[in-house]
Amino acid sequence: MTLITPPRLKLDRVTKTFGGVYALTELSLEVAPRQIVGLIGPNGAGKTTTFNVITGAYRATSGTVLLDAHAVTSEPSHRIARAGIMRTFQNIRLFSDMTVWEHLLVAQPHTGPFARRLLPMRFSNPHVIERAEEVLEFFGLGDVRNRLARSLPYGLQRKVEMARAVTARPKLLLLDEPVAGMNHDEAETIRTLMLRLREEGLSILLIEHDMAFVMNLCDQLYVLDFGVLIAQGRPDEIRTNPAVLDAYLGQAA
Ligand SMILES: Nc1ncnc2c1ncn2[C@@H]1O[C@H](COP(=O)(O)OP(=O)(O)OP(=O)(O)O)[C@@H](O)[C@H]1O
Repeated sequence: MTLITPPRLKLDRVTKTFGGVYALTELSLEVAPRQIVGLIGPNGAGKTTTFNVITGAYRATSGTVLLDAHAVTSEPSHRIARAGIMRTFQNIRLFSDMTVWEHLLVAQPHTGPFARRLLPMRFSNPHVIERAEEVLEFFGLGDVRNRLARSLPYGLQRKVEMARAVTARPKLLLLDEPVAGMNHDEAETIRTLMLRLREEGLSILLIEHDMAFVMNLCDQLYVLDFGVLIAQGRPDEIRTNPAVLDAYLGQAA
């Protein structure tokens, strides 16, 4: 019997190189169950590369990625998604000719017998419909369920992306700049949704440039600069960390 719960996500000395460029150097990082963790750092610091390594889009040059203490480092992306890691992207990746509702249906894993998977969507498993309804309501998207993704304002498109990622009941959600381009009220809605998702048991790792947003939301922050972890801690610790201030002040932003 183990008395200590393993972290939901653990990166152990992960290095990723592209030719001679060290995008990540021995990065170690943990996200505990029901924790919201922020990954911050100047442009080119290695944040997106970290997401790509976690999700299997890139293979780590060395080091290990563990989900609930099981190594997923060498798994292909679809297996990692099935194991419980879902993500959103910096640039919205919705299907422009599909409705909000259809996005929530196709986001769910196919679990029925093979023949059933070939049937049209309306014959889908009732559990799939039920889950899509649940997520639609949770995200307050009921009014736009039949709208095509491309017809929605930007803030709502981002919300649909997040809803889609949640539909498959992930253990860990990776959000790449979830409030980029949003006004204050829209960002506040997303913050509230993230806190509610944490209450529901989800762990979240997010990349975000909006400092006020991460400081006001995250339990822990990791700060990268040139692929190296330069600080980690609670937002109040990071706010005054000299290495962090240096990294940000050195950047013309
Ligand atoms: N596919 C790739 N091929 C070559 N170099 C890459 C590749 N992906 C990332 N890099 C390099 O790795 C480094 C880290 O890039 P990354 O995109 O992870 O940074 P970032 O922190 O996400 O930046 P931003 O905030 O601008 O999105 C950069 O030097 C980048 O040029």
